[in-house]
Amino acid sequence: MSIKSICIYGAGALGGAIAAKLASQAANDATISVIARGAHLDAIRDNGLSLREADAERPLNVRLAATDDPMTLPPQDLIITGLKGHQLAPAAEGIAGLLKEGTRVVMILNGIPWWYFHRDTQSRHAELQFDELDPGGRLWRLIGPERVIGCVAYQGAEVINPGEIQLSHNGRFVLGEPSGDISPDLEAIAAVLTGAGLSITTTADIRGEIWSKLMGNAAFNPISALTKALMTDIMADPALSATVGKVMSEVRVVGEALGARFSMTVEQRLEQSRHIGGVRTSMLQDLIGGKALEITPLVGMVVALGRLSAVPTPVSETILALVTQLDRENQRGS
Ligand SMILES: NC(=O)C1=CN([C@@H]2O[C@H](COP(=O)(O)OP(=O)(O)OC[C@H]3O[C@@H](n4cnc5c(N)ncnc54)[C@H](OP(=O)(O)O)[C@@H]3O)[C@@H](O)[C@H]2O)C=CC1
Ligand SMILES: CC(C)(CO)C(=O)C(=O)O
Repeated sequence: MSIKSICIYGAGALGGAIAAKLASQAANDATISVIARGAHLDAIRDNGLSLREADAERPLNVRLAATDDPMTLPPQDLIITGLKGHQLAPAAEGIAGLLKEGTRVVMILNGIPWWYFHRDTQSRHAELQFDELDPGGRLWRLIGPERVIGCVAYQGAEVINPGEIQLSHNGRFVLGEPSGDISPDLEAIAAVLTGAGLSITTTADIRGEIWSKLMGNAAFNPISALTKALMTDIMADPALSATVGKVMSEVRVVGEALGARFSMTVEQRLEQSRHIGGVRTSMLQDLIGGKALEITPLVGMVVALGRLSAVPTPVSETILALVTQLDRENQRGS
């Protein structure tokens, strides 16, 4: 594929960091635009999009086309979504308006994505859809799982002020086709993102990568929201880190029951988490911001897929009940 236009749909923490890097690449001849909203959009329009990185002398600041109305943009070669799982379905029509023949959609997501079982030939659940991830099948119908490239992000980023993103942990992005093919499209997208200075790996097993990352997010994200603790503080507390280990073990058993191959053991995933540092998880960021929490893909689906596979997930079930109530109260503003 030829990539001459790239739209980052949802230029928040990760989407914004990628947009800033793509737009700052003089060698990149693609047109970069972002979909954002509210005060963040106003600030990007007025002052540009800024990215602060720990090891950079000064923030990167880029000017780029920014709108909250996708219909004002032409169809794109590549769309990269930086939306939370629960923000995708409401944006389905907007994303669909940017599609043309051959458009690919990279979906940066934590947790189980709506397209998970698409072309999962290893599983007896191939093409199974989940109403809780994709109400009414809108994403499946309007975007189509065949356009999707899965993306697992080992990053830690936050919108610290409107228009300003802090990238505190700059790890890998792992990209993969649901089919497992290392396709020419996958290679072209990886090349463009690598050219923008991102660390990109392609994989023939995106589901294994999703599960390996989910071991951490199913545990750290809700526990951090429930306790308001940073990742380092969770790991420093013996009772909390033991709970993290129990959730990781449940995630592993559920994933394996569905045929997933994990790239890490629970011990390796715990060890990796010790090195991320004092990161505020994306769920804690949302709690503090009074926003809806990304619960279903990260926690609800572990429980749901556990039931589908007859695997008990008692610790995840308890955490799901607690964090769901927390979300309700937070949405009420209490
Ligand atoms: N942040 C991190 O460190 C990491 C995040 N992830 C995962 O990556 C994904 C993206 O997370 P993250 O970058 O934190 O997300 P953010 O919440 O920072 O960014 C999402 C952005 O999209 C905006 N948005 C939502 N819906 C629309 C819409 N319809 N039109 C325009 N803008 C919209 C949001 O606006 P508003 O704020 O108004 O809702 C927000 O600015 C998630 O699945 C997350 O779990 C993975 C690894 C690390
Ligand atoms: C916990 C963390 C930072 C791990 O990369 C993450 O994925 C998130 O905040 O959602």
